[in-house]
Amino acid sequence: MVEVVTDDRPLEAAAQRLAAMLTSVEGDPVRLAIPGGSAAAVAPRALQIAIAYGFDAGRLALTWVDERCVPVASADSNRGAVRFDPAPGLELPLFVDGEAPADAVVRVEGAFETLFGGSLDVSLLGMGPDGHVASLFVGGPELAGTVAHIADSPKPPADRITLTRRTLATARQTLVFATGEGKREAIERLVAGDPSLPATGLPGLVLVTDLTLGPDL
Ligand SMILES: O=C1O[C@H](COP(=O)(O)O)[C@@H](O)[C@H](O)[C@H]1O
Repeated sequence: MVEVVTDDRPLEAAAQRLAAMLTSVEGDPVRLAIPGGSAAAVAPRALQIAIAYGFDAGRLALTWVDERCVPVASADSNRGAVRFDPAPGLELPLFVDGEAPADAVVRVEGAFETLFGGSLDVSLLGMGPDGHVASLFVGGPELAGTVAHIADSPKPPADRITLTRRTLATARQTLVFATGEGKREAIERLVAGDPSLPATGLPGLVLVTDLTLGPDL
């Protein structure tokens, strides 16, 4: 079951919704995973809104749903593309410059257990026109464990570190931000519950889009 929010200012609508999700978490830290791409900008705006409602940014423990294995200064880096002000209390990068992907997996697995207690509270996802979220692609392998190295991503760059679907499913609230005609088919499949999409069935799924969907959806 997906709750669909349609808005002609989707980024602002998504940020408002994400802020509400963050402020609803009672535990400390508030464990959030964020994507790269067009959805990344939702997160810093959501933090500003949450702070205006009294949220303490120091409670935020931030990680990424996926990262490309490139230097943080590269235009392809998900982490490099986003700035928080003020900074979250804690950030767990999925990849650091010069690291071998296999070492990144071991480091993140350990740190996710120690710092995040092995689960998320909220995840923010973007979705590609092909229906991928994080670096989980339609028809891709079933990934075991917390985090995985993808060496052959169909969308460049090929080398990526991704949280597995199992890890995304630990979040009790999931916000998918997907806009534009190019994503209509994927969005409609998600709302219809297409089991081949990695986001289908994730807990507390809310989709924020700018598209008006058909009456059956
Ligand atoms: O490669 C990626 O793509 C997805 C979707 O990106 P978008 O620009 O079409 O929104 C993104 O959510 C993911 O984190 C990223 O690594």
